[in-house]
Amino acid sequence: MRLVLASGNAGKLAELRELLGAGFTLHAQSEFGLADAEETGASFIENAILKARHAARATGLPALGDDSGLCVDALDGAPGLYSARYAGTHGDSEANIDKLLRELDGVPDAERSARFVCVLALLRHADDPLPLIAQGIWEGRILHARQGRGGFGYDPVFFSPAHGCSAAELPADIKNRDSHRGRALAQLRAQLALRR
Ligand SMILES: O=P(O)(O)OP(=O)(O)OP(=O)(O)OC[C@H]1O[C@@H](n2cnc3c(O)ncnc32)[C@H](O)[C@@H]1O
Ligand SMILES: [Mg+2]
Repeated sequence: MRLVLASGNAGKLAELRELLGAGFTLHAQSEFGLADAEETGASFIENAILKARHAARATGLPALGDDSGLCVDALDGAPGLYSARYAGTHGDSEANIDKLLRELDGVPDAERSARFVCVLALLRHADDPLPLIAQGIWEGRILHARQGRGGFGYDPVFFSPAHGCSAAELPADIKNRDSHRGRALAQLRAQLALRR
């Protein structure tokens, strides 16, 4: 199956290619010169659909949208939908992490609970009235400083109690298996199998 990933995020592309494996050809939207869709939705689900529809419309291919983010309890769910532009500049992970650590300055471990969320939307074509929607959640807490060099985005400050380390310290295959994105993709696969 040929698919276009409706994302400008290289970290997502690498993870989703690995997760999909053989049997799928996942094209980057940049291969088609596609600019990012406007993320005007009020939820991860709406934004994932907006992204996928935008890419399906422009390419004529089935499209996968990934809208994800980090929700921190002590910040009432922020940065949430706005995770990519938390510090003002879209996609500046270093600035986003710096702001997150500043906002949580002095907050004790017990109050630093957080979760990564990922919604995947698969549209067979731009006017698909029945997109497949899957979601995955990964529970953890926010560290006081960066740890590890793997992954992308907020991974260096996301501690996974189940693994005993930060997301950036996990081997890629373990992150893929257990992450919000890995869980969402497993769910999407199950839905795809049912549809066929
Ligand atoms: O919208 P696209 O083009 O897909 O790319 P994006 O980076 O803007 O992606 P989002 O709008 O979904 O914003 C998600 C934010 O959450 C971060 N994020 C998502 N998944 C993550 C993961 O597995 N590890 C670390 N950070 C993650 C990511 O770096 C972004 O800052
Ligand atoms: Mg985005």
